[in-house]
Amino acid sequence: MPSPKPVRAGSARSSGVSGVGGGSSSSSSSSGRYEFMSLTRTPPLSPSPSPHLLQRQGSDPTTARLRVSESPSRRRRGSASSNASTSSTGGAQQLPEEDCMHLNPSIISVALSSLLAVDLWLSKRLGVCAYEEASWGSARPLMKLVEVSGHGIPWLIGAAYCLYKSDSAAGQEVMLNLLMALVLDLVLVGIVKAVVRRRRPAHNRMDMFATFSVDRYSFPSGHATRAAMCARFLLAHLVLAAPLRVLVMLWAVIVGLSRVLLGRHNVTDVAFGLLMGYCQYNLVEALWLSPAMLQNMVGLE
Ligand SMILES: CC(C)=CCC/C(C)=C/COP(=O)(O)O
Repeated sequence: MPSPKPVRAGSARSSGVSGVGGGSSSSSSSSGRYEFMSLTRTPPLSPSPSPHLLQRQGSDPTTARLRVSESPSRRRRGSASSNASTSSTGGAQQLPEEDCMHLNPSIISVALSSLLAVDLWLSKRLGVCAYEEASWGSARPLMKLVEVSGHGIPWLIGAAYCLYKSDSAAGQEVMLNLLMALVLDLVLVGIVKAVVRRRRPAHNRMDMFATFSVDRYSFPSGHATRAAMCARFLLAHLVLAAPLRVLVMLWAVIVGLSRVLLGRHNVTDVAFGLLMGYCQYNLVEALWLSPAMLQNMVGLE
């Protein structure tokens, strides 16, 4: 097998060739001999990116930071310094504790950053009704109608009206609990939005009616939580024919999808919203207000 030929440092630089992965390159000693540079030495032609460059690597500075901290040259430098510290302590084994401790969190962070990058890309591509001039802009009025069908105000008014009109105790119980569920949903979504504070997609037009201040945030989608929770509620408490049951489920899915098509949300906001709404129904069942409980509450007053 032929042995590798040393390359003149000058010629390598002039032809723009650096070592494989930027870490292995050749250098010339002062005596004119040519040597291979150690793999663990910091390559002179790949300085650390400036913060300005970091900003340009991606719109999310966190992602950019992650990319740099995970870069091979940085890892090499880290291992080089840990090797140096090992030799400076007279061969005593010093575990690179930092690397061990950050291995798992960084894998999770990289996986999360990748998921978020896909999420942003997909959401932007699916936001085809985000404005009138968009590719499916003509469907925007229809999507806004779907939006109204999942808005909190029509649901609150509808449940209050049915409660008022209902003449059976069972009907009143169901409507009262639906009202309680809708209020609970608004509170829980408001709390999560205020804690997470994820901005709505840049292509969204903030032309929704009747919003709370937390609704400038997008995670999770309140329409999606409400749609999933109300769909489960209706399926559990209304006696519906099979086609209607399918329609209720379809409606919940369409409300969720319309949030992304309208550009209001990213895909993950809606996916999490649907899941959260689904789980919220379990909470509603656990907190179910029965007539006996109501009588007790009234009796206590
Ligand atoms: C004013 C009331 C009673 C409810 C606000 C409903 C609303 C506008 C929620 C935001 O939903 P998305 O998070 O899906 O955009």
